[in-house]
Amino acid sequence: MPQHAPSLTEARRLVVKIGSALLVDAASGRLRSDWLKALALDVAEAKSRGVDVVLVSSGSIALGRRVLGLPAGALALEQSQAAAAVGQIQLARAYEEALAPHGVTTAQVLVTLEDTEDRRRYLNTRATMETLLALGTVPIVNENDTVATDEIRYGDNDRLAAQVAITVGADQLVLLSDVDGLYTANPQSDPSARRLELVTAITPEIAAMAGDPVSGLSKGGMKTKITAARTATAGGCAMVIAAGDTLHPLLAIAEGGPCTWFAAHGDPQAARKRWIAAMKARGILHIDAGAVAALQAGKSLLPAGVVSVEDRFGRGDAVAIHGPDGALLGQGLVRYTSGEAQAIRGQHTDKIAEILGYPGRSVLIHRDDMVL
Ligand SMILES: Nc1ncnc2c1ncn2[C@@H]1O[C@H](COP(=O)(O)OP(=O)(O)O)[C@@H](O)[C@H]1O
Ligand SMILES: N[C@@H](CCC(=O)OP(=O)(O)O)C(=O)O
Repeated sequence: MPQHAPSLTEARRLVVKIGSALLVDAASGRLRSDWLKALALDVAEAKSRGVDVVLVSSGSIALGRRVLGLPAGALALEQSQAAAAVGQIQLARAYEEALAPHGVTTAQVLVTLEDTEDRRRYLNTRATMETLLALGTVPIVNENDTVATDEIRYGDNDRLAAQVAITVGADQLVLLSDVDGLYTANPQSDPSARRLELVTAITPEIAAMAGDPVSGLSKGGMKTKITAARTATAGGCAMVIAAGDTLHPLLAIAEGGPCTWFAAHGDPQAARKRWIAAMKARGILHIDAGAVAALQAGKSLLPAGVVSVEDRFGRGDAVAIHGPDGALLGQGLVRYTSGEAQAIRGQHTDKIAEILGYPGRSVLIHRDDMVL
C-alpha cells in the first residue's frame, strides 16, 4: 500500500463524478456554463494525453425542475422522475456542446445500480463502455432516474460513480464536491477539524469521521463518499475527493491542490481476477489442446476450441475450463448460455450467426473475464 498519495497525472482511465450543485446554479436553476467550459478544457487536456475519461454527472432533476416550473423544495418521486426525463436531455446536450469544440465526442449512458449487480447486464454495460472508450468518446453517465425503482437519493451518484469505475476498470476516480476532502470531523460544524491527505485503509475510525451534510441544499454528505471509496479501492481504483467549485478542478488536483486521496488495493485487473476466481462455477467447458495453448498465450476462448459443454448456465455465469486431460485450467465469465455454447462448440466464429440465427459475441470467454 503506498504511503504517498497517487497523482492525477498518472491516471490511465479516469472517472469523474460531478454533483448537481456544481453543474446547476441553485438560485436560478440554470446551467453553470462557464464552469462546464473550464471542466471541458481539463477533460480535453487529459484526453490529449491518451487518458480515457468517463464523466458521471448528476443534474437532470435540478435542470428539469426549472423547465417544468416545479416548486422549490422536496418533490414527489414521480415529479423527480419527470424532471429527470426533461433535464437529462439538457444535461447531455450541455456536455456535448462543451466538449465538441475540443474535438471530443460524447455518449450518453443511463444506468441503474442494479445493472452492475446483475452479471449479464454488467457484462453488456462493460462491453459497450469499452467500445465507447476505444472509439475515443467520453461517456456521460447518470442514473436512469425514470426507471429507477428506488427513491432517488441524492448522493447515490457517488456510489454509482464507484460502480462505474469498477465496471470500466478505471484506475482513478475523482469525486468533485463542495468540500476539498475528508476532514477529521465535519468542518462546517467543527472548526478544529483537519483535512486528511491520504487514507490507506477505511477503518471504523475513518468511517466515523464522515457525517451528514449541514446545509439543506446538500445531499449525501461524506457518508456516501466513504461507501464509494470502499467500493472503488477494493476494486483496485484509487479515489480522490476534491473541491469542484473552482474553475479547472482537475488541473487543480493535478497541480497538488488540496484534496484527500484513498489508496487502491492492488490494480483493477488483479481485483477483477480475484472477483472472478471467488465465484461458484455453474458449468464446465472442456477445451482442446490448441485452445489450451491459445489461453496460455493470453488469448480469449473461441467456440472453435470447445469440445464439450457440461451443466446448465446462463450468460454472465462463471464456468470452469478443463483441458483435454480433464485438469482444471481456470474459470471465466461466459458470454453465451449452455444451450448456445452447445450449439456453437467446435465452430468458427463466422458461423455463429448462421447457427444461432442471430449475431452474437465473437468470443465465448473474453480474456479479461478469465482467470487461469
Ligand atoms: N468528515 C467530513 N469531512 C468533510 N465534510 C464532511 C464531513 N462530514 C460531513 N461533511 C459534510 O459533507 C458535505 C459534502 O457532501 P455533499 O454536500 O453531499 O457533497 P456533494 O454535493 O459534493 O456530493 C460537506 O460540505 C460537509 O458539510
Ligand atoms: N441522478 C440525479 C441525482 C442523484 C445525485 O446523486 O445527485 P448529487 O448528490 O447532486 O450528485 C440527477 O441527475 O438529478
